[in-house]
Amino acid sequence: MFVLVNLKTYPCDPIAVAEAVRDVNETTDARLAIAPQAAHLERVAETGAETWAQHVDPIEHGSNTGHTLAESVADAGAVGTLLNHSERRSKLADIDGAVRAAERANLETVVCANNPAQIGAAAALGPDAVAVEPPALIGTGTPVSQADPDVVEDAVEAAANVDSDVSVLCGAGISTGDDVVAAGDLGAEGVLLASGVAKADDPKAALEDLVAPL
Ligand SMILES: O=C[C@H](O)COP(=O)(O)O
Repeated sequence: MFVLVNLKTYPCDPIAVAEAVRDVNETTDARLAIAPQAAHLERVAETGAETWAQHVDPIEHGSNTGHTLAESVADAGAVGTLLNHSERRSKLADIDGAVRAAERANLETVVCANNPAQIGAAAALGPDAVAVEPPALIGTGTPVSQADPDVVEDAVEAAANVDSDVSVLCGAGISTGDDVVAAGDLGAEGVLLASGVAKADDPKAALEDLVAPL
């Protein structure tokens, strides 16, 4: 299972969480990665943790102000990027452009979407993975794998119907190893989570719990 920890803009220590991601990754068959804010990418990558960006823009080098260039993210040490997160929505054409920009910079891509119908559209853009996240469950601590298992199964089916090479993650409210196992049982190949680690008193213990049953 792929466990991708999005730090959003939570007031945590990104380096400490990254070191925990790095250390726990060495104890498990699961693949752990961290997505800090853009300003923290380089320092987080220097810890040795697998590092992802939270967003890149559909742009090239040039006259773009206030944007995030895929090549710069890669230069900072990121190996992948989230796109179209529920808190950073893009138009379809811009998601497409951002997937192409990420490919150009050799970044892996996870395109987020609200529901199975959007997952099908996202999969059609040819990312490496898609992540289904019902917005109402984000940050609630109520796991999507329990509260809305159908949305995960339907997302897996929707992606497979479009492109069987696109893997499916699920997110929203995931915080325990049981949640991760439940996600896997529903067909997800990974989870996208944030508050369960970024807001934990002990992020390393939270990560250890997430991977314990894997
Ligand atoms: O990117 C992560 C998701 O929005 C899930 O957030 P959460 O784990 O705090 O519910």
